[in-house]
Amino acid sequence: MTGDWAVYGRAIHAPDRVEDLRETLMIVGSDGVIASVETGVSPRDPRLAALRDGDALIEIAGDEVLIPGLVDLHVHAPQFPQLGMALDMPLQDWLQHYTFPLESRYADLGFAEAVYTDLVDTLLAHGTTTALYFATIHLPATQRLAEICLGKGQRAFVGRVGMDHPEQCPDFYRDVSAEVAIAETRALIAHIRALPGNDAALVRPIITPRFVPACTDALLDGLGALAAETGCAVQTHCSESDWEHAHVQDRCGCSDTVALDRAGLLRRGSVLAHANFISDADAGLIRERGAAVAHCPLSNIYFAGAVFPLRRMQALGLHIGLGSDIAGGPSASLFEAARQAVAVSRLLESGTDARKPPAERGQPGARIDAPTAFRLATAGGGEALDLPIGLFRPGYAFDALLLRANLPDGNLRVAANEAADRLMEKIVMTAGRGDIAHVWVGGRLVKSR
Ligand SMILES: Nc1nc2[nH]cnc2c(=O)[nH]1
Repeated sequence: MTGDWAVYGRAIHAPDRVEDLRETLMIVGSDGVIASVETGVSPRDPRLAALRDGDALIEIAGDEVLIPGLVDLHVHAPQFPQLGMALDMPLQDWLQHYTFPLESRYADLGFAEAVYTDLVDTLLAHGTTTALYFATIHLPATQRLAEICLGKGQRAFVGRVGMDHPEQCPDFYRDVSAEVAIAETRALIAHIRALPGNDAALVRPIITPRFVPACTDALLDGLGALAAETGCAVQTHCSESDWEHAHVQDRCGCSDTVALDRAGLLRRGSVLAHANFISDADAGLIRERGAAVAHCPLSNIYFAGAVFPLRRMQALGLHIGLGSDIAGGPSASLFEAARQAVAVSRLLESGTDARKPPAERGQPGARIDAPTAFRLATAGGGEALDLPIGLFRPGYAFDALLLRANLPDGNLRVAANEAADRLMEKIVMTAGRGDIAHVWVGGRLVKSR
């Protein structure tokens, strides 16, 4: 559709509580931005007939509901081929024996092209309208990932991974020097910003030191300076596991958070993956800098050895969204991450050792409910990135999913006129790829069943 167009019907979203937008007329401008949102519009409203006549109206049927697109704050694009593999290993062994050998193969542009094309298609089909990608140390393959996202219409932040530390990175997969890593990151920023068709910055570069253990101080400092110079967002891992957290304490004499801050890497728009072991003081620093956490409940089950204290960190005022952490997390679906965020919060609250009395077993008040998880997967991601996405509001991008319930090959079962709270619970607890009929990013239809 060219020019303004509209959707009409039922939508739900979660600004801070569930908002049921019934009989909603949402006008979308030719720039893909929501121009207006009006609820309670009668089906007989003459504007609908006019839009219908102009072939500019999408009508949401009784079994359908519109929700904001999902924002995945943490994806390792090159790890897609090993989804579900070797998750019984400790993080450091998984990296050395599986992940680094796989990532080193992206020197082959043909291999990169095939995997990245499949991944971006798959994530869009799962409703991920925005993704933050770690790529590899290979500049051409990373540039190609950005081009694929742009071509397919996915909102994305794409980062060339920096990793130059000789003690943590193998000879076959390591930056030759901090200088080369910084120069190639600079080249990626220029390349993505100049991509034809990227004037609206649908795809953005992101500065990506892998994690403190993999980077020399020179690389961390250099990338921090580059972030200040270019205004780019930053992504990295932070205090993920016992091993990783202790390693940084040993090497730097401080937490990951403080080490990242000293290098200038903790800024508004910085996204710290995991952050399971951050202290309240770390949280205070993250909040002060306006940085965010990508909560990755699935991979934390396997690698962290602990549950991220989400409620506590929300109370401390952090921006928090969700990450699939492909392939530490073995699912491409952010609905799955949302479900697991609820599930692990329940385990944290109840505790897990049946031999302890209930009062000593867990952490009271740690649970989150389904609407909170929905919010993390949508508006929380937008907040973390400081982008107007994740809500149906004027001025926000029309990044949206049309869910169609009660399909024979779908999971979502919805009664006629289901109450909004119940509907949102069902979406978080059961929805998946098979329930997604259409996906829009910035007003462009990018996937249909
Ligand atoms: N989960 C996870 N943690 C990391 N820490 C450093 N690299 C990685 C990675 O690829 N995955």
